[in-house]
Amino acid sequence: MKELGAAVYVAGLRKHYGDVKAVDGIDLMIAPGEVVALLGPNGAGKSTTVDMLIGLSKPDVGEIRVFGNEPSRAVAEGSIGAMLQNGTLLDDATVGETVAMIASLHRAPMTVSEAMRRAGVEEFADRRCNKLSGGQKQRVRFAVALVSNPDLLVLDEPTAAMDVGTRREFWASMREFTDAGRTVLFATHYLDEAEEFADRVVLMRQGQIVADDSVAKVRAMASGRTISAVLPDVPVEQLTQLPGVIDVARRAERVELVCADSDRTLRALLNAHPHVHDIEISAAGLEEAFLALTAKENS
Ligand SMILES: Nc1ncnc2c1ncn2[C@@H]1O[C@H](COP(=O)(O)OP(=O)(O)OP(=O)(O)O)[C@@H](O)[C@H]1O
Repeated sequence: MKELGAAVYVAGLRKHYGDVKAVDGIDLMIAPGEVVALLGPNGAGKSTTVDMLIGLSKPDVGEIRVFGNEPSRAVAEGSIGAMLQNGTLLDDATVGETVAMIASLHRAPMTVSEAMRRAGVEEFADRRCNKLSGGQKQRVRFAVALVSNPDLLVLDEPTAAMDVGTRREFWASMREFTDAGRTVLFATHYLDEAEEFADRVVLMRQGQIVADDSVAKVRAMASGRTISAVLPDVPVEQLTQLPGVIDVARRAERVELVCADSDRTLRALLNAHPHVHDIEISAAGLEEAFLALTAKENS
């Protein structure tokens, strides 16, 4: 079966908290070796999804497989490494002791020194975790996630507390990890970060996946416009060929064209189909979400 070969297979996943539809029916398949950004504004459902993927909470409904296994099994086998936003670190243990302790729980760990080197924590290996800055703690969490030598890394806003330099080092280290063919899923607010690092963007809003595509395509959708018009007799495939068009949907007599360049598309549309009428142009539906998403980082 297809899902057996997938790094991540999610079908019909749902998690509600009372009236809050934190995750509301998502399907997702990630192939081994893919680097996927889970993008969305505050409260979109990213953390809830990540928690279920790594077995920290159970879905109300739906199926999750990680390399063909239940999440808890994949975690126990060391095939998932996770880095959570506020993952607890033992205050009184040093960084080196913390990483070594986690390594001892796994069957085929990376060496402690290798994990510490990759995460850039060697220079404060002897410091206690409660004496670290927010960004340093994040790097220790990264070392902890790496040391099990996982095939899949799941990261929830990994760079949230990092300054620009640390962030750059972090992504360089991640690249070392993905160049070896490992799979990564990371949640972020930042389209820029997704663009630089991910192969693919899964955009969530209000518990649902509203886009799942290459970064370039999602960016175009976010900044583009939608042309809606009455055009009953032209096949969708033909409209997709018009210049500046990213996507086309038909609802009865009306077609909706998501455009990267609506001026160009409109000229071509009128030229090719002069009988088109009742034309409306609007900002693409994702724009609102992206206002939050693309909010510039402070740094
Ligand atoms: N344990 C919980 N009890 C009640 N509501 C919850 C719980 N966990 C999450 N929620 C709600 O579910 C929704 C989705 O939250 P989630 O943390 O998954 O979003 P997110 O996309 O990770 O947001 P952020 O970017 O702010 O971390 C939010 O409305 C949140 O308040």
